[in-house]
Parts: sequence; structure tokens; C-alpha cells
Amino acid sequence: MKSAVALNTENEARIIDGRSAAAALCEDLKPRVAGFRARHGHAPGLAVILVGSDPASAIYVRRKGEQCRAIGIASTQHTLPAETSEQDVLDLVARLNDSAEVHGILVQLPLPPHIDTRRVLAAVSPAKDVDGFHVTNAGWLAIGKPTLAPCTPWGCIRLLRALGVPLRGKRALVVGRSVIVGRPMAQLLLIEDCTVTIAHRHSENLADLCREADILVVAVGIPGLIRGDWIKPGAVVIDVGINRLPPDDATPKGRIVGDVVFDEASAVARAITPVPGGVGPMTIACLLENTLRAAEMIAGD
Ligand SMILES: Nc1nc2c(c(=O)[nH]1)N[C@@H](CN(C=O)c1ccc(C(=O)N[C@@H](CCC(=O)O)C(=O)O)cc1)CN2
Repeated sequence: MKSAVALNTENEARIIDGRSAAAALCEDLKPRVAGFRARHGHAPGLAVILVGSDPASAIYVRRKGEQCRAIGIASTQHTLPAETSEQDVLDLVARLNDSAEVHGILVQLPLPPHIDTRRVLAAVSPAKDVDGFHVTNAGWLAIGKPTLAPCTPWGCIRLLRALGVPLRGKRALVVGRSVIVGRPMAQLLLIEDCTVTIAHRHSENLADLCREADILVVAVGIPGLIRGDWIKPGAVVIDVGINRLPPDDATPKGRIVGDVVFDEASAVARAITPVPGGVGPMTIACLLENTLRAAEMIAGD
């Protein structure tokens, strides 16, 4: 991946540009996708399942389809009404598991409350689990051998690597313990030889834990939780939070902010991801990477 981020030598944080990093990754994937097509006579295929009409989910799913097509991945979207039964979702997953044209299956989250998310995710074939949420893939990651790693944390690792800061031996704090981000993020940082701590809603002295971190990854969905004086001078801050604030006169749709107070943190940190334009775009680029990887593994490349 071409480096979209370089370290700042001045006394202010480097803003890590996730949009350029994602664009660079997609450019790198294009010839690999073309190579797959040339070898196998068909494109890698991604199937995306969207249940219900959550507006944000609909936007993300649409972007996933557009970006797949832009690099030559075949993408199909299965949009089901919010009242679809769990069994109907499971039946669709089973059909996609059996389809030779589909190499990656993604169930957009959140699912409506009457559907058991764990049961649906467990039904996805681990070989096609491009979100990396299946327990088999979580298990591979937990033993340090990731196959298909969850896209958001994998995107964070890509940003950290592109930044060029040494990770080995550094103290990393992950704030948040979700299955989608916090837990896999901690596992991936461990593979990078960081000394990893996970903090969560019951952690005591969160500010002090943050002040010890060379690498701080925050994924809790609480706008502005992390203040500038919680950050160790020179730390790298990865803000995974995407929170929409209530509308105001200047922003009728509501401003999108992260979990970190950006202006305060950027005065202290060595480098920081903005929201929007940081980790978010990498999530989709890494999904495309995982889809190609799944296709290559299924084809035995
Ligand atoms: N099955 C999955 N569901 C969900 C995932 C996931 O990885 N797999 N992650 C999120 C939603 N998501 C992708 O699905 C996602 C969220 C945000 C962004 C993004 O680029 N955000 C922008 C800001 C928001 C905007 O512009 O609308 C940014 O950060 O710049 C991409 C993907 C939950 N569900």
C-alpha cells in the first residue's frame, strides 16, 4: 500500500488521512482483482444482506456496492424488509453459502431486534465470512493466525503501519470491547507485538490508563469521551467512534464527531485520525481486500 500518511516533525499532530489511504489500497487491489478474473474467468463476488431500512446502514451498503464495482468485484445486494423472519435470513445465507459466484457474504449490522445476530453470523460459511465475525475466524485471530480479520480493526492496523511508527513493545490501550472492533483490535495489536490493555465501561481510572498509552484506539460510541489531557504527549490516537450530534442551524443533519475531542487531542498527539475521514473509509477498503482474499482462498490460489 502506498503511504498516505507520514509523520509530522512539527509540534502538532499529523492528521491521518483515511480517505487517501483507502483510495491507495483500492488502487492496489485493482490489478489483483483483474488477475483473479484472468485466472478464473469470473470476478470475485460479494453478497451483502441488508435487513430493514436503517438510513445509515443503507448508505454504507450502497457505498460497499459502488466501491466493489469500481475495482472489478461483482457485488449483489439483498435488501429484505425489517419484518423478515430470522429463518428467512438464515435461508438466504444458506443459499449464498452454496453459490459458486459468491466468495464473500456480509450481513450488515445492526439487524432488527427480533433476529438473533449471533445465530445469523454463525450461519455464514467461515470461508466466505469477509467481516471476520464468525467464531472460527475470531478463533484464528485469537491464536495469532488471522485469515479474514474484521475490517475496521484491520483498517486501523493498516493506518498504523502506513504511519511508520514502531509498534513493537509499545503500550496500546483499546477503549471498547465490542466483537466488531475492540476485541479484534486488541488481538491485532498483540500480533504487532504491542503490550495491550483493553478498557471498557467498568474500567476504573480510564483517564490514567489513557495517559500511559503510546497507541490509543477508542471505539465506544460516546462523543467526546476522551479529552486532550488524557493523552500522552506524542501518542498515536485512532478514533473509531462515528457519532452523529443533534442537528443545529449550521448542520441540519447533525455533525459527525468521534469519541475523542479532536482539537484538544491533536494539540498533544503525534498523529490522529479525524472523524469523518479517518478509520471509516478504511472499513470499506478492507472489506474489498477481504473479499478478494476470500475468493483467492476458495479458488486455492
Ligand atoms: N456487517 C458490518 N456491519 C457494520 C460494520 C461492519 O464492518 N460490518 N461497520 C459499521 C458500519 N460501516 C460499515 O458497514 C461503516 C461505518 C462508517 C463508514 C464511514 O466511512 N464513515 C464516514 C463517516 C460517516 C458518513 O460519511 O456517512 C467516515 O468515518 O469518514 C464506513 C462503513 C456498522 N455496521
